[in-house]
Amino acid sequence: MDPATEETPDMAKSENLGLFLRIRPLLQSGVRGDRNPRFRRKSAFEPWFQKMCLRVKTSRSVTLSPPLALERGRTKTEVYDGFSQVFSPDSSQEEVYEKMMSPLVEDFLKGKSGMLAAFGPSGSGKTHTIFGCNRQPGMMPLALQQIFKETSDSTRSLFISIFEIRCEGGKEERVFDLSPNGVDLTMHRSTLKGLHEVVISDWRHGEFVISQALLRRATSPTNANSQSSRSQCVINLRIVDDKSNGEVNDQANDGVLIIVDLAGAEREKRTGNQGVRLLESNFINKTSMVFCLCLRSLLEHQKNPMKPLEKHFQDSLLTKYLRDYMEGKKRMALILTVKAGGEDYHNTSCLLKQASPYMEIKFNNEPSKRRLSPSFALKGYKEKLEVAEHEIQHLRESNLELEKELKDLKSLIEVQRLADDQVAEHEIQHLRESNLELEKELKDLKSLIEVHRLDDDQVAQEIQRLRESNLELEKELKYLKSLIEVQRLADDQVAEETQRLKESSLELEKEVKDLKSLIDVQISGDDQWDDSVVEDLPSPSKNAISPSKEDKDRLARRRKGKKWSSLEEDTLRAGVEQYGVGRWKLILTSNQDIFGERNAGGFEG
Ligand SMILES: Nc1ncnc2c1ncn2[C@@H]1O[C@H](COP(=O)(O)OP(=O)(O)OP(=O)(O)O)[C@@H](O)[C@H]1O
Repeated sequence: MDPATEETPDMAKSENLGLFLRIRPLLQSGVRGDRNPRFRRKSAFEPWFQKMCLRVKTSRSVTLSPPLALERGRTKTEVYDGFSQVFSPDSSQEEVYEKMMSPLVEDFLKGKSGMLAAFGPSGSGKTHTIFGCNRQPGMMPLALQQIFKETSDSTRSLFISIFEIRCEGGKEERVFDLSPNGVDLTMHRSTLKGLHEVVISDWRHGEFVISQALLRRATSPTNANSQSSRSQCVINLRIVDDKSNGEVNDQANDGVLIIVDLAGAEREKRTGNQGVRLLESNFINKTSMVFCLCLRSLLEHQKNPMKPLEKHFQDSLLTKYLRDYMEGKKRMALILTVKAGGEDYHNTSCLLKQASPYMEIKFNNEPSKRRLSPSFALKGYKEKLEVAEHEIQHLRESNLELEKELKDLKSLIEVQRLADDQVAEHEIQHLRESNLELEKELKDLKSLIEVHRLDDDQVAQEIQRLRESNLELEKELKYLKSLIEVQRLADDQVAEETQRLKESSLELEKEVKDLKSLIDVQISGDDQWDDSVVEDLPSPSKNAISPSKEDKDRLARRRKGKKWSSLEEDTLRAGVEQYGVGRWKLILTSNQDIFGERNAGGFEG
């Protein structure tokens, strides 16, 4: 902070923290922002008035009664009094602006820094109050309109910066600049490094910048709110006098107006959040709790200065950023937003119990004073110079450290390079060796292949030889088959001849038997001759008894046989040599074309 314009806390001129209460109108069941099915079911048959647990008593007080369903054990109605202003559900945005925001803006234009924070459970109307919508513009757009209305003829410029603090995936808190091209920010003490400020040309431009930023803000639907804010959103307005270089101007100031839309605390049971949503609500609840702890500690410290001011602000980025406000050094106003439905009794009761004592907190309400005396200004410049020298010294030191680090890194790189070279050499050597081994292996393989190739030739030769011998065998087989066939035919003829001989033998036997019996009869006739009988006896046959008729034919045929040619005789001789004596039929069938119609019987002679 510029020492020439430093504020001096002066509690004698202090004022109480502005604590406002706004009751959100009951929305029809089932509409956006009232989605809990448990309560939707009830709402279907309960009259509106039965559901109200919070009623406006006066412009500064309210009564809180347990809803009918909870009344049995607790009939006590509590009164909360002393608010700067209570806004009923019918209050318009303009009314809220007039009574709450306008004085803050006027003070801001006079150079007083101030902060307004909207605080309340999820879905109770914080975002609606701060930003509103097209038809019901909230505190922010209305403030822009007032600022530009009152500074239209001056040479002052308005700067806006807007950022959010959120906790991604339930891990650490992070700050995001929501202005166009904004990036992640880091917080050092209570200052954000790199936060982008936009110069606003008129209130419409300001509205546009804010609406664009809100598009980038983290929101998501929950049971309590169809578009619940999942981050703490902070807007900074700063007015700078374009001609303030050296000139004395009472209107010129470095006042800052901060507007905070806190994410609404949520009861896990109610929201039914799970997973990432649950982690988010843990972060949201924690920030709300730290915010309250800071204010409670401030209040207790102010009531009893012996009690130290706890450093709770360190426990969240939001309270860190708002440290001056959390420690009562700058002016602050709070607007508590609540829902008045029976089902919201617990949330509303908790909030009122917790926050209503804050109305006793005091802040210094003096504008930033310019120390105009030259000696004071000189002192300020000297201090600035000291800070700058200190900074330069610090930069020099850090530069030296960086140089040292760079040197270390370079030597490290050199060492690494040498090590790499060694590794590379070793690797090359290793590769060479393995290359040699591979070459040897390749050579072995080649010779193995050659050996195999020779083996293959031998195999081919063997196959050829086998094929040829196979052909020969086939030929031989064919020949043997024909031989067998011939033999079979010869055997058939032999069988036939045998059969014929058997039959002729039987005939002969029969003839011999007949003759024998005839001879017997002849002999016995000689012994007992009977002339009567003799006449009937057959005379002996004139035919020779032997040979038989067939033999006779055969003999006759042989006698009448064709004369043997020399070819037939040679063939017969060759047949005898080949098959042996007596194999006449075989000789005949093997040479049928030569012997023609001769039969094997004729060969014997
Ligand atoms: N005064 C009001 N008049 C009309 N509608 C309202 C009013 N206050 C809130 N609402 C409506 O109620 C719903 C919830 O409001 P809003 O989003 O502002 O809640 P919130 O407190 O910011 O919730 P969260 O903490 O979850 O972001 C919105 O649809 C909003 O338009």
